[in-house]
Amino acid sequence: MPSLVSPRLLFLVGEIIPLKKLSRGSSSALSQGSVRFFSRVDRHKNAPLTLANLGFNTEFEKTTKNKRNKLENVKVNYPTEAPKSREKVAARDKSRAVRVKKTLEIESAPFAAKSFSELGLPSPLIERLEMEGFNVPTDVQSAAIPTILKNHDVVIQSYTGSGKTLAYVLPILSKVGPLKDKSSTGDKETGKKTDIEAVIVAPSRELAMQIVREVEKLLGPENKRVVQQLVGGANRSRQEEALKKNKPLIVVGTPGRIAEISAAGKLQTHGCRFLVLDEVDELLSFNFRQEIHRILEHVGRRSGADPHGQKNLLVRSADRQTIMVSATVPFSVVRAARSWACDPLLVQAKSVIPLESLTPGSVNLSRPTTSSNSDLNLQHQATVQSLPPALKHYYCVTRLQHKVDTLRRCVYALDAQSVIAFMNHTRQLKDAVFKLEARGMKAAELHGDLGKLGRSTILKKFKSGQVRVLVTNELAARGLDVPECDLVVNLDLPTDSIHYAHRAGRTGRLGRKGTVVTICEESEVFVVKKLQKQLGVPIPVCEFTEGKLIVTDKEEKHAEASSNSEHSMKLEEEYSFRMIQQPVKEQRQGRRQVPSSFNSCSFQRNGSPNLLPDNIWRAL
Ligand SMILES: Nc1ncnc2c1ncn2[C@@H]1O[C@H](COP(=O)(O)OP(=O)(O)OP(=O)(O)O)[C@@H](O)[C@H]1O
Repeated sequence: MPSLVSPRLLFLVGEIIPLKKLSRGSSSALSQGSVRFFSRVDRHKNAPLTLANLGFNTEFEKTTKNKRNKLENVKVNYPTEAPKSREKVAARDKSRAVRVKKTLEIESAPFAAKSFSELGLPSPLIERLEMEGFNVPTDVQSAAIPTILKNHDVVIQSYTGSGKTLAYVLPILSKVGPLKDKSSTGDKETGKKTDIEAVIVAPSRELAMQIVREVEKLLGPENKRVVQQLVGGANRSRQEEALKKNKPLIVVGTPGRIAEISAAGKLQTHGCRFLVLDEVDELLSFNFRQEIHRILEHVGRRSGADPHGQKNLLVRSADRQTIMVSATVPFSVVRAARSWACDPLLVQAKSVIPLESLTPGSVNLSRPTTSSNSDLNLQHQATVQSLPPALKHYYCVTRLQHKVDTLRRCVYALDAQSVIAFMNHTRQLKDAVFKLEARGMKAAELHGDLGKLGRSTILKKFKSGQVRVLVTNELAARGLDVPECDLVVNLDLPTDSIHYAHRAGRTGRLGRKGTVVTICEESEVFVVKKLQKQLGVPIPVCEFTEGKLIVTDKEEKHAEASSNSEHSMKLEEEYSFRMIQQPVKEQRQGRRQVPSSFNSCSFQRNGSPNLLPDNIWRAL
């Protein structure tokens, strides 16, 4: 059936809803066109976010005579003409177009490339990839690499363990360093060859160090100095000396340390071509607000620009290529990307669409939610497609004092060899390790109270199999890649579905099998039910009997019992599932206001934000 909507209308949808009118769950700003847009989303509940699935594809194809994508079920189209908003910006400030962007020819973008050579990477890099055993790109890499190579600012969203790191590292290495495409004009653009050309920011030392290792692996031992880590907890003067001596082209670090060294004038990033914010939703949270603000304002800013001039701010954002990455993309990230990036695109495993066509309600809902609560919807949207499809989820009900014992039985029942158990408080975490060890299970603790060396030693032991159960907190929830990890256990409940998704994603990496078990008290079962609804995955109740995991049919019984329990009702009241906004009131004169996307969202207990108990991120 021919669609009623023309491709032009797609952008009308983006344009007739003025951005300022959009609020969470707002329907008043929606025009007729946008209503049609949503109804189309409903019809494709289980499909990925593509224009095809939004109902625009057929018409678009007919009118623009675009070729079909190679993949039958993947239809992605791309604007051939610039949206009006873009034209307006260009007219307002012509100097903004410092970085020339080519329109992506979507027909030529392989969404499931069979080899890295199809993606336009230079041959020295492909050779290195083959040497390291990377032969076939993942879906998200197939979509992201050509898009970044065409100079687009992007938000990369794909489920945990799907290879997002290489999705941005490879296009950077194609343009920066010894493996780059020799025809690259980068050096002329950036001026001095000794300038930092790429800054990669990650929210934890562990993740930053992991990224450094991934880049070093590709560069090879002879080129290790091209990349340098700048993480908190390590000697700052040594890092500054290394910067001076080695003149790295790529730095990877935590926001605090990068901002600190940059403020001291020891890190020259004005000519920087790439800024990557890995785990962007975490980086935009309240904890990192100031540091990230500084980084966004300084990286890729040409020297000589007036830091207080509005005009120069625009030039600044266009100078660098901004890449934002996460498995979970709440709408706050979409807003931040619109604010800090230049015409950003949302890159998912099988689709590339302009971010400006997204509204809070238009993010793909792969599974319907029955809740009418718009906050819940937003939380749901943020976690859609964040979990590897093969992961299995269960929950098990026990008393508080039996949790560790249940964990032990769970490990034996599943015969798990590499387990990450998450808790919320350091003291209880230490007790759990003590109990496990006392019962003969090799366990270790990983949390922010440990020094940098202690943390990396424990991680090494866990990765090498010397430690079977790693008991940790949110420190290890994001980005940590231990491919062997076959079981994740929530000994304490995560604060929200986003935290659940990242914890769960430590297992089942890159198509491997993985199980997630949440061990909770009866009064907490309603939380698991809500997580299940938000994540759109079944989480059946189970027991561990006679060394086996048994899925019981007591689900309803538990739900009933917990909802009747007085304590549980009180808890539910307290643990109100409301996303809270921590307003940021910062507007220094002459400086750009921190966008509202710097608000952090979390569930709330007693009306106060449920901040991470150990305040681990502050230790950066
Ligand atoms: N094309 C590939 N072929 C084989 N292995 C790959 C490929 N791409 C990535 N990997 C490996 O897959 C694992 C997961 O990759 P990565 O850590 O980048 O996932 P991610 O999507 O960033 O996960 P998270 O969201 O948890 O941070 C890593 O061990 C990485 O080396």
